[in-house]
Amino acid sequence: MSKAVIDVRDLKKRYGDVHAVRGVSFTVEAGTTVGLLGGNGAGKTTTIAMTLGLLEPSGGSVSILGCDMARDRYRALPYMNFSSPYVDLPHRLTVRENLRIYAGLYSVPDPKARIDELAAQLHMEDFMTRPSGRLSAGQKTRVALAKALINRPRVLLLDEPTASLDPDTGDWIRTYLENYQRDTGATVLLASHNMQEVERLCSEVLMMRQGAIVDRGSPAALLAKYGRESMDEVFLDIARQTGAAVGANGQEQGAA
Ligand SMILES: Nc1ncnc2c1ncn2[C@@H]1O[C@H](COP(=O)(O)OP(=O)(O)OP(=O)(O)O)[C@@H](O)[C@H]1O
Repeated sequence: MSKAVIDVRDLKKRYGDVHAVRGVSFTVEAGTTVGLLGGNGAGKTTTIAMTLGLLEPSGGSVSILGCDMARDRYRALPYMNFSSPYVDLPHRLTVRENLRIYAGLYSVPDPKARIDELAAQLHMEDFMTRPSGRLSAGQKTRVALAKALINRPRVLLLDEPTASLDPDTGDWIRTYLENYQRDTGATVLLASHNMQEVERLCSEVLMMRQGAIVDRGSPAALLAKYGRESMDEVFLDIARQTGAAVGANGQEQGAA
């Protein structure tokens, strides 16, 4: 039996003629961060949404903390959470009201203390009483992260966690996530367009193109393999490639 906290096997999603995800397989071991990297439309968000159980796969399976997400996801959900720039909080409710609702959904003990703690840690105190619809993009990103951390999740799925943040704020959010993982042993699946982020946070990177994993490895291994000095260059090399994708266990899957 796999010791992986996240175990994704041959996951597929098809929308009519569109093969959004073409059979991806990967695992994320306890306490590590795996990154999903790929251009626009590569299938990262669809993979994360299926991993969470928000979207029904056309094929394949997802197991989290030993729970089959198709049959048993309510056993795993209390220990999980996610952030996504594509999920908006109710606009008229203030930031604090929204966080209180999520704290209730996750039965967070002493919700006021947890919300105050996150407001201080994520520098949100100035806009806690503002309607969520009136936040700047960078403020929304921080609120989404606070929502994702409200229940101190053991499994965190982050879709572009530093989208819209200025470089300085993005940097301390990355430090914050590193500290969170060090302190809690959380397991993280991260989709990002930010190569520095991936290089810094991820022990393994899955390079996606047109719904398939076309290469994978640690940032150091990928840099060595492509003879590059930065993940930006590796990303461009892979994005410009055509040809067969590498699937689970490294076997070729046919051109995407
Ligand atoms: N509901 C849908 N109906 C039809 N096609 C969809 C749907 N959702 C996603 N797709 C398609 O599936 C593919 C993968 O989309 P996805 O959002 O997963 O990509 P992504 O890697 O997250 O891209 P981005 O970096 O732009 O956010 C795209 O071609 C997209 O147009």
